[in-house]
Amino acid sequence: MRPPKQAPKTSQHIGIEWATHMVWPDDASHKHNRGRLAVVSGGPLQTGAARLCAAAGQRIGAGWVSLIGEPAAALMMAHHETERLILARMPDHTLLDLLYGFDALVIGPGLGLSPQCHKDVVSVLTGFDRPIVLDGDALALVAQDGVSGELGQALCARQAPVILTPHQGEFERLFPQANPSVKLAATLECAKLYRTLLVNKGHQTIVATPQGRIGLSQSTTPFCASAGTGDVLAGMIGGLLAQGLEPFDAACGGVWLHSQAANRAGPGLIASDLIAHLPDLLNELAPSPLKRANPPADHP
Ligand SMILES: NC(=O)C1=CN([C@@H]2O[C@H](COP(=O)(O)OP(=O)(O)OC[C@H]3O[C@@H](n4cnc5c(N)ncnc54)[C@H](OP(=O)(O)O)[C@@H]3O)[C@@H](O)[C@H]2O)[C@@H](O)CC1
Ligand SMILES: Nc1ncnc2c1ncn2[C@@H]1O[C@H](COP(=O)(O)OP(=O)(O)O)[C@@H](O)[C@H]1O
Repeated sequence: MRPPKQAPKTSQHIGIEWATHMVWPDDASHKHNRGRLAVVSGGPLQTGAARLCAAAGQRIGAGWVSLIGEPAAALMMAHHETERLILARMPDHTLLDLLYGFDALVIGPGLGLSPQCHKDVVSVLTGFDRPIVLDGDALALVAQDGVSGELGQALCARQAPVILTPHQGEFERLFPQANPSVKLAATLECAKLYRTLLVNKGHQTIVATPQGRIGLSQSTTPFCASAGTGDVLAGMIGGLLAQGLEPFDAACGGVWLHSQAANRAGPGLIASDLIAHLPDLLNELAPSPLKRANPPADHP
């Protein structure tokens, strides 16, 4: 008797393999063709989450990263930012006007929950045809609407890629019928329901597509449970998307680099430490000619 056919391998631990999809710069690279990432900020007292996110997107390789905010928030960001470009959204600007030319978008960290924020998330889901990461308050707005509400329907109808990055609380609000004791099955069901790629975070992080492809990661230090680390993950994934990685590879790459950076930071970790560990990690992955130059042996 012939052995039964093996089930297709759809689930795997997220290891270094994703890095074969990494995009590296070459002699023809310039800042505008290495990926342009936009991050939408909240109001003037809530710019920190978006700034962490944007910094992570730039460190992971996007060549041009902009932070978008209403004038008071833009001014606040301009006081802090050096490498990120600030776009002030004047009253006559729509968000889509400002997104022209960007390769990827992150919206949600520190965004707020106002009717205008709701409108903005609807407008990007229906009108921005490049990959989007929805995190933080954007997920709260989707959960408020439910799958049959305006945002849920916009997600289901969207053709271009979108990645949702909920923590456990956000996941339970997005998918209240979930049984928390079966996280993998619940994540898959939720990805199918919203027809979108999901990164369900926590001690065990699960990447799941509506088609049933899965990546698992559970080797991250619990010191990662610190405010802002999720914003950094959203920025890492956004930065990889802006560079042209396929959504599943960008999600797995972001999760892997984030967990490696967290493990290197260890006790005392705060969110910006994850960004600081990216250059060493990327240097280890880079092809030989692109690796950092070693100082001469007699260098002080
Ligand atoms: N630098 C900055 O400016 C930062 C700004 N940030 C911004 O703040 C905004 C609010 O963000 P948020 O994460 O607090 O989200 P929110 O929707 O209020 O849900 C929180 C509630 O959910 C529950 N909960 C259950 N499990 C949970 C879990 N695993 N992880 C977390 N929560 C869990 C728990 O409820 P409890 O269990 O306590 O009843 C908890 O009270 C958002 O815009 C974000 O981007 C942050 O990114 C930080 C850095
Ligand atoms: N106990 C834990 N062990 C490992 N990683 C964790 C743990 N708790 C949280 N994390 C990770 O930390 C990050 C927290 O994300 P999130 O709660 O969205 O942060 P924030 O919204 O404050 O930026 C996620 O990447 C999550 O996987």
